[in-house]
Amino acid sequence: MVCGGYIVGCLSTHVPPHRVVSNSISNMLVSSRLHCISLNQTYYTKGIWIPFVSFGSLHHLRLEQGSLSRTISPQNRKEQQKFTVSASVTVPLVNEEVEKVRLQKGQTWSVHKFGGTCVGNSERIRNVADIIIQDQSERKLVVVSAMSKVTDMMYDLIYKAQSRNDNYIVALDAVLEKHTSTARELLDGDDLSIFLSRLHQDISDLKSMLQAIYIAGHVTESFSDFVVGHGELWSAQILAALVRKSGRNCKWMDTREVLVVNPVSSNQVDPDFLESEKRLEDWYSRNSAETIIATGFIASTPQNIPTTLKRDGSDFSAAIMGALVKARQVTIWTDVDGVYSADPRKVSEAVILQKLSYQEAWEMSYFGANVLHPRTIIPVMRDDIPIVIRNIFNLSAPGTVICRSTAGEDEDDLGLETPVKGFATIDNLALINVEGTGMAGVPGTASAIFGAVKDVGANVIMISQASSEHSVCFAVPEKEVKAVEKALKSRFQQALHAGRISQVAVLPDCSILATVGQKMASTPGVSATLFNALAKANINIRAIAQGCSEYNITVVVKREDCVRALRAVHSRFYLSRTTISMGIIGPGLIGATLLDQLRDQAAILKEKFNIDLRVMGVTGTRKMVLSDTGIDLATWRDLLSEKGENADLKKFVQHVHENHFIPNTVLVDCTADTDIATNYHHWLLRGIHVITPNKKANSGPLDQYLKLRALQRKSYTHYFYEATVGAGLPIITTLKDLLQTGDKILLIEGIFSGTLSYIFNNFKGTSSFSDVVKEAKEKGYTEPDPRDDLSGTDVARKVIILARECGLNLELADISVENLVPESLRTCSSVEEFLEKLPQFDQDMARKKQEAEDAGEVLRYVGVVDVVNQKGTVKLQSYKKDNAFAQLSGSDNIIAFKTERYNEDLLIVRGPGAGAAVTAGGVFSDILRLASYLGAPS
Ligand SMILES: NC(=O)C1=CN([C@@H]2O[C@H](COP(=O)(O)OP(=O)(O)OC[C@H]3O[C@@H](n4cnc5c(N)ncnc54)[C@H](O)[C@@H]3O)[C@@H](O)[C@H]2O)C=CC1
Ligand SMILES: N[C@@H](CC=O)C(=O)O
Ligand code: NA
Repeated sequence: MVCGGYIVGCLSTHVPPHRVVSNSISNMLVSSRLHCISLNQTYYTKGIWIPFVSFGSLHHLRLEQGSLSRTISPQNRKEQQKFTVSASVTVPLVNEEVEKVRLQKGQTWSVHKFGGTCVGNSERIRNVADIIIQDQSERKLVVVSAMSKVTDMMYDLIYKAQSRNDNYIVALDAVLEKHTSTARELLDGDDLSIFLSRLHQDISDLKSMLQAIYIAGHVTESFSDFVVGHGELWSAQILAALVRKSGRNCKWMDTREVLVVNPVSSNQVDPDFLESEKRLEDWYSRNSAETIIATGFIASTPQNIPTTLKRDGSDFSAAIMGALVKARQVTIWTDVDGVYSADPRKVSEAVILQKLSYQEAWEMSYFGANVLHPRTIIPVMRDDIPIVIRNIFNLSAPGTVICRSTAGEDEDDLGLETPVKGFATIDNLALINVEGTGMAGVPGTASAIFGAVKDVGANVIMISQASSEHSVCFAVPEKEVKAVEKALKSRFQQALHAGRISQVAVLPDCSILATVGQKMASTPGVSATLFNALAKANINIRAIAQGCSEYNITVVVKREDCVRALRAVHSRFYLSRTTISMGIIGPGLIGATLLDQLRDQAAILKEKFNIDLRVMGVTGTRKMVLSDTGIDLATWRDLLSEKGENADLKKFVQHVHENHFIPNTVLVDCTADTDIATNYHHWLLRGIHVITPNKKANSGPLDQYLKLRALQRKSYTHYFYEATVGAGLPIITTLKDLLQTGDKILLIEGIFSGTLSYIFNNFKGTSSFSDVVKEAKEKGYTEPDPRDDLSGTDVARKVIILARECGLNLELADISVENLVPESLRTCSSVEEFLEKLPQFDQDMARKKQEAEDAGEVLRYVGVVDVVNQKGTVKLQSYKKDNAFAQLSGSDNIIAFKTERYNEDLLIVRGPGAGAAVTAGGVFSDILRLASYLGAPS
């Protein structure tokens, strides 16, 4: 059984790198009333991955089972339950889908690549060895980088020697010490002595080489490559010896003996696959082993000169090795959970993508996303070998699989795979626009433009030309724009002079926003959605490009708009259409109860109805609390009281509506404040929906009311106020349904006041009138000032609200009201003073009650909307004891609709019409009504 609750304790459970771990976790304290588990503002139910921190790193647990036992929390004395969850963490080292393909192809090798941070110290190296040992593949080829910082230390040695800084010797000692101590912590016996003897030999050779560099004051590239490559040689040897310690047949490989590459530029090499494959076969025939630990980053030229694979070298090594051994999978181990849908530093909602096609990964990485370098993808893509990006510090995260796209082929896909996968941005660009009437139909114009750009060595990042051919626009890095502008102006000097080209214009401070997704191809409407999201965020697009592969739509925006643009489009594609940003104003009785109801129900709404309600702000009169992603509703009270900032309604509204890109905003006014109500018109005008139990707007001045309702009808922005009459009872909706379906309302008569209903239902026996008033206040039925109830004003407001709904243009002053507040108490300055003095008038009310009782009747405070005669009345009236109005209990309201259709037998709605839970429930129903108007599933 999984029963609800939110985790209030922190877990401390170690999850070792097993394929499947079953773990029982206890000591999660959960509140008894909830139905789901909440942590870090997110709610979780059975079957969902929950993140938790253990030993300083993030893990995920899948909730499978739980059992409950009760306890009392010492801090707040609230009853809580101890939640025992049996969770299973599945950490398949080989992705299941990938495994299927592998078996079909009979592939036996798995390739892993561990970067410098993965082997940063002896503990981490041990961890890596564990992962290798856990992999059940028949054969494993592990590519390893130098220990973290070692490559930099090696470059520093060269730099010092070359600049004749004697400290290179001390620096070399530090390198020796780092590897000696690591080896001592991990190895022993022969393994240790063999490694240390080789290490000392290497260090002594390096010393001689550095000395030669010192003397020459110069270093060649191959010398430098040879020196820096030692970090990989040492880490591979240490790791291989450690894996051997577990009894595995493991050899280390100096990839310079196998991998042959041809340098093509200062930062690029091309692998020679044929030659490398031959050398690998040869190496393997001499060194057959179940596990091979190979050095990343280093290789040889065809002339056997040591070289490196340059930037991102070890990833590239792993991909080439994967292709050479036709691996079933290449796993790149890193320190993030996978590839995000957008830079998580810019978009807090960014999610880890489970799967990317090679093309998508490629596009994302070109556009600055922290994915693999496109170069890394090419070797494996040719042989359809999947790359999996996994987090070594979070073995329970499944990571991102980069593989061939199955979009459209996968029968299970049902077209649900999203067309847009991710977004990436590039900053610091400038646009250049070459424009003129003399360009159209002139062959060679583009060639002349880009020839000039090439001559100054600038890189063109994006190009756009409309088919009228009057302008060509392209983006270059900001730092290159001056040179490009100069070259173009000089190249087109004559055309500019003659007016054939009107301008070479530079637009500085631009950024590119790229939207990537293989399934965008042939899916109509993606660009419309994208541009719509940008338009709604009020972002101007300076240039657009989409190639006919349709994998990527690139827009150029002002740099200052870029993050906003990114968030806007990300929200549009990644958030549910019915994600609603909410601002709650007035966390009093109703507001607070609503927040608690939202807390308890949010997960279910999200999971079952795809309704994602985010409370982005709560404000009272003095303090407010704001959040960018949604306030943790388990702690909103503490946040407000301890971390709340000074309340500022303007800032509050701005934040809830504009500081992020959730598609819809609603402000929920839970105050009784007239000033707040005067804002509704302005909010609706700004596209903000409004929901309220506050009666002030609908019962206030008629002209303002009519203006508000006219706007509501025109704007498609919603305004709901069910709880203003009869609290959660369906009064407004019933009336609207009657009217909209063409019924004619004749009369509405009812007990509209929960307070006065409660008072007269309980004003019997020995109870005094003033005591019952106090009880009603304590039970939360009254208005903030109970005189609003006793005076009949609250009922009069409800009568007005219904009358106006029926089309009567009445003002509050038009309603005749019998006021139950003794004359002399109407001017009391405080609620406390009023309640203190009220007992002085108990006798008067007791007499009225007695008179009714003597006539076999009871007193009831009723409101009447006489539609036929266009009148409203509020009065104390006595009813025979068998009348339905006489038979209420508690805070019941009863409202009888007399209409053309319900003429003989009236339509009656009855039930509790005041109180925290039912009123907040009524407001909550309005919120869900809004969600369904916005498209939530029913
Ligand atoms: N209590 C009930 O049974 C029902 C209440 N209502 C309506 O619900 C609304 C709230 O009622 P309660 O929660 O009972 O009252 P309450 O007095 O407990 O709560 C009102 C909250 O609004 C805050 N507030 C007032 N002016 C504000 C402003 N300008 N900015 C921010 N916060 C402000 C107050 O500080 C207080 O926390 C009222 O309009 C009432 O008529 C409607 C139906 C039933
Ligand atoms: N004070 C009101 C609350 C609902 O509007 C009542 O008593 O009915
Ligand atoms: Na209602």
